[in-house]
Amino acid sequence: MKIGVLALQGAFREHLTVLERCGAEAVEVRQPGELEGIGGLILPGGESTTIGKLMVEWDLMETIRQRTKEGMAVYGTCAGMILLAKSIVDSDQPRLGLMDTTVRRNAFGRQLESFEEDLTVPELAGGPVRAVFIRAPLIEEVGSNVAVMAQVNGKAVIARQDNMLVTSFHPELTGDDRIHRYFLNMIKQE
Ligand SMILES: NC(=O)CC[C@H](N)C(=O)O
Repeated sequence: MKIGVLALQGAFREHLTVLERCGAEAVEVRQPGELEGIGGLILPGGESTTIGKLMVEWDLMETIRQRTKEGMAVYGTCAGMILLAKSIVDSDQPRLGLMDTTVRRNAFGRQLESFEEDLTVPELAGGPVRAVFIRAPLIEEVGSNVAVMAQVNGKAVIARQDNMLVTSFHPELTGDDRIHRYFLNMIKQE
């Protein structure tokens, strides 16, 4: 199975490594043509304003939006989660805007630029998921069609809506591949 990783800015190399470890063929995506033939796409963490601007400049915004509406599975980590959200508190930055979520950027404040926490994720067997949060966003609100899979302080940090999955943290940094495997299973189920 061929999986694309949006490779404009941010932590895309780490996702390529995890996908290969999971047995998927991972390809870097920088141009619309590179989306052909891929079963799923990962939007990595990084700086969502920069990634969003580059997506517009590189003509990827509309193509990714269209492919996702047609059913391509998409997984957004951190900045990727922001790019998928319909609503971003206090920001009109470019975004795909496909997921029924309202997110707040840098929601944990300056003192907590980065921290780790063990998450209970009922959908994933094998115990808690160690989550690394880096200048992380939070999901403040979700629509009724969004399933919340894990929370911190009562706010969603893993969520799924149909073919879209988001985490506000970076599972590509811990060596625990369960979230990537969950994403690959979303594609197989189609
Ligand atoms: N680790 C990350 O992806 C941080 C996201 C970043 N704070 C943003 O707003 O885009």
